[in-house]
Amino acid sequence: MHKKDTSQGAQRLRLQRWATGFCTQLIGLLLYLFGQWLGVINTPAWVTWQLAISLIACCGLCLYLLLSQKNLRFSDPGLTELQILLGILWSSQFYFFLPTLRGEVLAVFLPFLFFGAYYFNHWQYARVSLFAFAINAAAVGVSSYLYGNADLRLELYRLVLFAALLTAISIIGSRLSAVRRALRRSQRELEQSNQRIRQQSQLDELTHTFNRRHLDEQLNVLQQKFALHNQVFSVVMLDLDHFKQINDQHGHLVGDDVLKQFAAFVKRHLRESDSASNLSSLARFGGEEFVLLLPKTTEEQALQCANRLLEALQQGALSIEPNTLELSFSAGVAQIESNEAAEQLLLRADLALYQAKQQGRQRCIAASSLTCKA
Ligand SMILES: Nc1nc2c(ncn2[C@@H]2O[C@H](COP(=O)(O)OP(=O)(O)OP(=O)(O)O)[C@@H](O)[C@H]2O)c(=O)[nH]1
Repeated sequence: MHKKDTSQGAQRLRLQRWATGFCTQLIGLLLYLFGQWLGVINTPAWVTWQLAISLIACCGLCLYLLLSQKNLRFSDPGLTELQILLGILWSSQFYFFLPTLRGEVLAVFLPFLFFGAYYFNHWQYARVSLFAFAINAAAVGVSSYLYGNADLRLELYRLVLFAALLTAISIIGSRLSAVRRALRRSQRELEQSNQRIRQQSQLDELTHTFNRRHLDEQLNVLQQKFALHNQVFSVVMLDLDHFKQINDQHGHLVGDDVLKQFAAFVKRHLRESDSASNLSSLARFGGEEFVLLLPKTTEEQALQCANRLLEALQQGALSIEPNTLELSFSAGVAQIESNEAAEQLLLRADLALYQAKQQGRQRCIAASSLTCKA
């Protein structure tokens, strides 16, 4: 069973379909009035009123259900079957009141049945067709009984033609709706795989952090915000200390695992810390080097954030097998400056990182402290 689509877009489509149905019936009524005006149709005035009021009642009921969203309680929230049944019931009045024009009136039924062409399965079509056939047969029967105005052989012939027409429409209609369903299914699958591809193209395969390409895109977005709205941001360049030794002593697979777990630790830690860091994103810059993007964050705040991370790591917040592993990182922190290119910002963070390594690792250094000293 499909999940009901309760989105505004789906409701808008349902209302559009309702409007199509309403217009079809309105055209039927206008044609009837035109016939009266021409003098081809001679029915009493109350018949016209009955046709108009019953049209408003049938269409009004469906419109009310749609606007009040009560349609969402139905198994078919599009109300397709209900609208078709009401439409058939309404137009059977023409069959009843216009015995000399029954052949022509049959044509009025066709749009109602095609209305369901994209939505019905063959069972629904069979049900609706049977209803249309029964209601027309009843209209002929009652009208003949009351007014004795029918040529029964001609009426029988018309009903047989009608049944043949209904069968043909049912077959074509249910085929069309099967094609539509298959198209919808493949469209959904296509959308899902596009989304997967989009996500994968942004992610680093090993650590599931963002990749270089996405980092560059994000940097450009933040830089635009800085240029237009003076919204500052900072970057932290993190590099694991003595990572080569882990690879050498425990093997490349353990090294991979350390990278994965370290990335997960940073993301988890940032999620759990202050709200400014919650907007952050982590990208793998290459090898055992990561870049943390911190929107709306000054260099001072970014430095505090990096120091908190380092402290948590040193206190054993990350337990990796074998548990003899002692993990730490060095970091360089930099805040965007006026008219600075993204590459320049990363370069300053990298220089600060280099200094952190030079000064014995396990530390975070702000880029501004280097320029101050220079
Ligand atoms: N397991 C694993 N190792 C990687 C990956 N990418 C790079 N490396 C390794 O990371 C190591 C980085 O070594 P170095 O650049 O000397 O850095 P380091 O040993 O961390 O030393 P410092 O940065 O100076 O503290 C190299 O041995 C690379 O082979 C990866 O995806 N998986």
